[in-house]
Amino acid sequence: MTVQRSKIMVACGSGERMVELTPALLRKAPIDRPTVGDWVVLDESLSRIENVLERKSLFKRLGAGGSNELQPIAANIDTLFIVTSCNEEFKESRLERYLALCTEAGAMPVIVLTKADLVDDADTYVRRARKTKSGVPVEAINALDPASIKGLSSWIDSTSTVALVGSSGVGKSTILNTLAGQALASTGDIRDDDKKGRHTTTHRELHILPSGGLLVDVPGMRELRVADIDGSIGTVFEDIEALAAQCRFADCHHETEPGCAVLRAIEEGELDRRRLSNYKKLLRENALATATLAEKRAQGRDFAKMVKEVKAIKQKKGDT
Ligand SMILES: Nc1nc2c(ncn2[C@@H]2O[C@H](COP(=O)(O)OP(=O)(O)OP(=O)(O)O)[C@@H](O)[C@H]2O)c(=O)[nH]1
Ligand SMILES: [Zn+2]
Repeated sequence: MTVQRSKIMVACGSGERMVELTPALLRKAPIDRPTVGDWVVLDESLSRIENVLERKSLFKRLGAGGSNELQPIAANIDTLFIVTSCNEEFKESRLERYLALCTEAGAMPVIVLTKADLVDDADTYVRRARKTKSGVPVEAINALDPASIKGLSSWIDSTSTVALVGSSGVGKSTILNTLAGQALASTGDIRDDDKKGRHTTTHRELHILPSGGLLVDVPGMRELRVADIDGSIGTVFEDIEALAAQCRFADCHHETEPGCAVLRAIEEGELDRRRLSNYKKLLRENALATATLAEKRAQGRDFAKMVKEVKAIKQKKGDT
């Protein structure tokens, strides 16, 4: 998003305008500041964002480069196209990570396999992708061919917002252009919800499609660290959690324990060892990051409490 720290482009009626955040909004945690897809309230002069409206979904990750803050990536997304290619770029572990983040976001995931036209065994990739989460829709396409991407249209109607995520070079922009089928409408044409004072924050990556649907192109993210996704890991790996319920020991680590149903499934070829290690890796990473976040929040609360106490003491002194 072309959000510098304080300047944001918003779609406003039939145009776009560059606005700033109020100091109060700037003081908020990054996760509470506007991101692409947000609906915001502007002040009377239409030059500052006063508020971010409640989000119906939020795709977020732990900030890149060792940051310990949650970072909002895209808000109010209905469907997330997780884009990957039918070549060496395809990695189940990355898909599982995206799926957990998508579930946590409250969006519906669709795995989109591009470059299916360049291989003979696209079906193999489809099968592998389907195994990353039970029931997840998978579409294998040639992103350059309008007929081939027809299947994607069913996820995009005039009321839906779709976001494209995936590594650089997998074909996100190509999908966007083929779906648009023409020069993309500018973000200025983005539907407004007619209620005064409401606007969508946008940036050059938010587009309107001929169907009227909105499409957000999230620039390639190299790092996708998770935090605060406790429940969602289990949703993606429900096969492993169901097996774990059958282990002899309730606290089984699925390493060397006798009577481990998870290890038995691996031996019997029903579960990939890779999938188990990625499950454990995500759980570890999430536990660590979530603990760090909780500690930070507690410190923030302690600090706020201290400020309050100091103020109270000063007040008392003033009173006497
Ligand atoms: N043959 C074929 N080529 C494709 C397909 N999808 C993408 N390409 C090509 O792959 C290259 C990269 O595609 P982009 O659409 O630029 O990739 P991107 O995901 O937008 O990359 P970033 O903008 O870096 O995030 C382009 O040369 C596309 O023409 C496909 O399904 N089939
Ligand atoms: Zn076990």
